[in-house]
Amino acid sequence: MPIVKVDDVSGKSFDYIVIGGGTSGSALAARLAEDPSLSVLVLEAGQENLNDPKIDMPGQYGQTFGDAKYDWGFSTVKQPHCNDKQLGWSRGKALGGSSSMNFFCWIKPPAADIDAFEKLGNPGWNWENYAKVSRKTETFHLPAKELTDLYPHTYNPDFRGLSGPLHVAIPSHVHTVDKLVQETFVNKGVKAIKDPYGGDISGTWIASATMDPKTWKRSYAATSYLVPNLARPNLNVLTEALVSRVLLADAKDADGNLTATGVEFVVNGETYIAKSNKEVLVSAGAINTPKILELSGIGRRDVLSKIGVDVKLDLPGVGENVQEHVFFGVSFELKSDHATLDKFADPAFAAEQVELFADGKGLFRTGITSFAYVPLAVANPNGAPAFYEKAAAEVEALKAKGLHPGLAEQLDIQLDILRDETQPEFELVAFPAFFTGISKPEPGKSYVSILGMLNHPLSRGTIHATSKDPKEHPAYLEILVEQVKYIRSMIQTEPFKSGVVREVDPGPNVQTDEQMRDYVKNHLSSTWHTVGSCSMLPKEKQGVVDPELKIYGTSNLRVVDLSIVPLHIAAHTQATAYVIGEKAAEFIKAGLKK
Ligand SMILES: Cc1cc2nc3c(=O)[nH]c(=O)nc-3n(C[C@H](O)[C@H](O)[C@H](O)COP(=O)(O)OP(=O)(O)OC[C@H]3O[C@@H](n4cnc5c(N)ncnc54)[C@H](O)[C@@H]3O)c2cc1C
Repeated sequence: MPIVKVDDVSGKSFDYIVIGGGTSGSALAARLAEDPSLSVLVLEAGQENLNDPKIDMPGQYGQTFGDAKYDWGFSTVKQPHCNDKQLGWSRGKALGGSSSMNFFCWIKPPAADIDAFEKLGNPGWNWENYAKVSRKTETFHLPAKELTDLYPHTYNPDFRGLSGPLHVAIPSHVHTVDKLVQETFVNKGVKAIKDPYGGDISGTWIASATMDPKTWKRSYAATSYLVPNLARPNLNVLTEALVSRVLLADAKDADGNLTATGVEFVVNGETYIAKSNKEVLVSAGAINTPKILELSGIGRRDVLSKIGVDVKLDLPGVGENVQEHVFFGVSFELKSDHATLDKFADPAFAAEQVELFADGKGLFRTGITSFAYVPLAVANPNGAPAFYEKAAAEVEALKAKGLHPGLAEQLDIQLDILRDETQPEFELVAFPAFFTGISKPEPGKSYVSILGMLNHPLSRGTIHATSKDPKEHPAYLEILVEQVKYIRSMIQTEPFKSGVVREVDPGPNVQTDEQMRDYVKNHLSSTWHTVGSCSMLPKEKQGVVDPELKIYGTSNLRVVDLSIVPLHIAAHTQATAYVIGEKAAEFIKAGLKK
């Protein structure tokens, strides 16, 4: 019985202790527990939250935001490049972690972004291996013919996994808005691609979502990896257990490495310990993982001394190299009556839809499906060369000032990707409702919000036990301004031109580049895709973990979550979090055979 009580765990020994039952952590724990000879303990700070309609039912994005039952409710420090705004930084606090509150979008990165991991000194971390492991995570359900007849829902089964734990489907209720937006993108010169899950995502396409088409409920790390393994006696899951630190042996081993002996955790204000026979695996997510390491005495000497923690391992990369995606929105009022999520504003309609959902019907089966990833050279062929030059000049100026070891190499790879006319720099998403939150939507009207996202930021931030500080970069503000212009120009292209009444936000008062810069700065949001805070890089390049995710200077302590991503990817991050959990399990199992 995997959901255990604190008395089943306190003072007991387990082969593997996984800190955090989130996206990567659940995948890792479930795979380890496939070997009945291994005992696995998952300690999750959040509640179980299983069978909760706020989590399970699609189409009601944001309902769990800011609610402590579901969300850590982090925020960044004031962002000087965003007019001192503090950005909300929601993160899932429950079994399944952020996969329990995310927007369901299933997106795999471009091959070049994963191959960059290998270039940075991580043998084996390339697209070919990523794709293989990613297919292992999913069961893609082929869409019904009615859907493929109506929309360009084509797919290539070779790119899809067909027998993994996670259910992935094309949402049944696809919007007429998707058609409007995608045809407009194509008329603006963006190619339509059939299936973006094979390493080329440049173009416009219909995304799959992490939904189980048998019920149209959310499929996520808890329901796909943990719940189906409830019967395994060797998998133990304790919820509402906040891990405060990893316990480390006083003496180093013969190779001079630190050994993790267990963890300390808090339940209802009481402190307990659990012991590990083999390894401790930190999967607390990119925001909390560096904090747990620092509270355990692993990290930058200056940070640890500031918070009064004895240094057990001086590892300057902990909490550094933080990268984040950001987005803004432009909203449009639609002409004809599209069935957008705005309809949920009417309580009677929403109640009716809840009943329909129970029968597997209605608008709650909606996903965010219309995407375009656009190379700069396609979005603005005339302006692209000048932008490359500006970005390259900024990188040179940064190098001249001095960068932390290894960062110059990362920035050079980013410039190569930027220069590559096949690689996307714009991400444009059609959210089927009013989503800009500046003006007020009018009752009874339908809207579409086109979100512009920045995916390859040059800027880096830090997350430490006392602060969270992602920063922005001027050249890339121009990419966002370019996106505002591109999205606004859609209104001059058919069928958007005939399908839209007016632009709502930013609206006619925002005209000059300076006003657009300000609009972006004032209304920028995090995309909740934080990576890099314990980067997988060579140690001398501020690496925290090696290519098998083991923390340098330790014998049995790994980081297994998005913290390890060394360079950000042009994709939403859940697919990659599952790959990281799966890969860690493969490394550990292979190690046991040696
Ligand atoms: C609002 C939102 C929308 C998103 N939308 C999408 C989307 O549509 N598509 C997509 O691909 N990605 C999306 N993402 C991103 C994606 O879901 C996350 O990047 C990914 O799930 C993170 O996986 P992880 O394993 O690194 O961390 P998480 O899944 O966050 O797991 C970390 C776990 O550790 C637990 N934990 C933390 N600290 C402790 C502690 N001290 N002790 C014990 N447990 C602890 C947490 O409670 C959590 O369960 C979204 C994220 C958010 C927050």
